Amino acid sequence: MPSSSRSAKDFFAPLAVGAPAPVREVPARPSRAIHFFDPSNEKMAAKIPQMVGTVDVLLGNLEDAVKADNKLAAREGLVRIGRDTDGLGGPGGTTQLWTRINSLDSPWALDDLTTLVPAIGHRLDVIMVPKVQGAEDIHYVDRLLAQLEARAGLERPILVHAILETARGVANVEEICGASPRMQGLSLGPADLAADRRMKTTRVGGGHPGYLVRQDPPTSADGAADVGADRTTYQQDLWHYTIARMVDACAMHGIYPYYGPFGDIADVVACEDQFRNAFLLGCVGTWSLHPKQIAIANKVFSPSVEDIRHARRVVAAMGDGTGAVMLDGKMEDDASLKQCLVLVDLAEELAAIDPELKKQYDAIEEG
Ligand SMILES: CC(=O)SCCNC(=O)CCNC(=O)[C@H](O)C(C)(C)COP(=O)(O)OP(=O)(O)OC[C@H]1O[C@@H](n2cnc3c(N)ncnc32)[C@H](O)[C@@H]1OP(=O)(O)O
Ligand SMILES: CC(=O)C(=O)O
Ligand SMILES: [Mg+2]
Repeated sequence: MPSSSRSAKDFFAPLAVGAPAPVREVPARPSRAIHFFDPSNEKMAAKIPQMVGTVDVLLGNLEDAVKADNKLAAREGLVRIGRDTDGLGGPGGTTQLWTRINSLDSPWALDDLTTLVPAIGHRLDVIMVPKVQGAEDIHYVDRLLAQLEARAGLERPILVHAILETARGVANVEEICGASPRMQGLSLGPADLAADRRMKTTRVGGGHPGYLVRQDPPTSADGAADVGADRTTYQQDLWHYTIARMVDACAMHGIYPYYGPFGDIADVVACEDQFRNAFLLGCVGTWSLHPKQIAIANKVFSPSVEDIRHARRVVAAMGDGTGAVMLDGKMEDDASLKQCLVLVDLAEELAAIDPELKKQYDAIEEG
């Protein structure tokens, strides 16, 4: 039952006369990297046509990281890119087109929506809404989009993605995910969330060396603890709790969780680690802020050849999918089969859009 003020009977009814019917199921389109660009930055914008086909999602960012003086230029730049770029966005697009609008309390959000939907609504796959606090923010966007879609004569609804970047948003995460059939997914917004929570970090995503646990002290023969001895410390993940909550809320509502930004562009190693943690916990993708993060995201959010080889062996060994078998000394049963099927299904979806990956998965030998 969706956590919405609408009754179950009305949940899938269009919110404006003439608006397209809401989707019953959010399409599982590969979105390993959501690549951010500033449409008001001419150098970046010029690179977009050649990036089509090299990344799953291109996102024209209108919010933070776009200078206040450039807000209008960014919106207009995105309209031009959406209109003129072959293969970008819409049902036939090889790369999805998303945007991040300005926050709903800003002077720009209303014009972002009323400009973009009539101009390039047929190309826009997903609108990312920042700083979502609760279901009321999604309800506002939901109704407005329905009105704009009806007026523009759009044939399919634009989906909505919320950034979780306030404490209230995290507290309301389940109701946000279930607020509308338009909800496509959630991203973590670690920078704004840290500020809102009064965390004492100054970074965009990633860990912190001060957030750690330390090995117990060695004890002497008389049982006294030597707290001054050298002891190994283990850095902990600041974002584990929030990502885990997001994953559960998204899974409960049939939508998709994503990591978010990793601001240390030079540290490609820690970036890969952070993305992998999110992948293992259940996220389907992440953000890319710089072209070099696209390859990292594509690698991490595609199951490895080794994982697919093992998953296929389990599927084959399990026959009709019930009971228990031994494989390489380990017990496999109905539940491990289900995990393997998650990987096998994902590999099929990715192979359908990524010929290089298809080649690698096709080359896996049976047995
Ligand atoms: C907390 C949040 O909200 S995160 C989301 C908001 N932030 C963003 O969207 C940031 C997007 N990324 C950027 O603005 C930039 O990548 C920066 C500021 C991080 C780094 O920019 P630069 O210092 O110019 O990077 P660098 O010099 O390595 O760029 C190399 C080339 O890639 C281009 N480039 C850099 N980032 C991008 C991008 N995101 N998309 C397309 N091209 C890009 C540059 O224009 C440059 O082109 P050139 O070779 O023709 O000169
Ligand atoms: C992603 C984002 O907007 C943030 O971290 O604040
Ligand atoms: Mg933010």
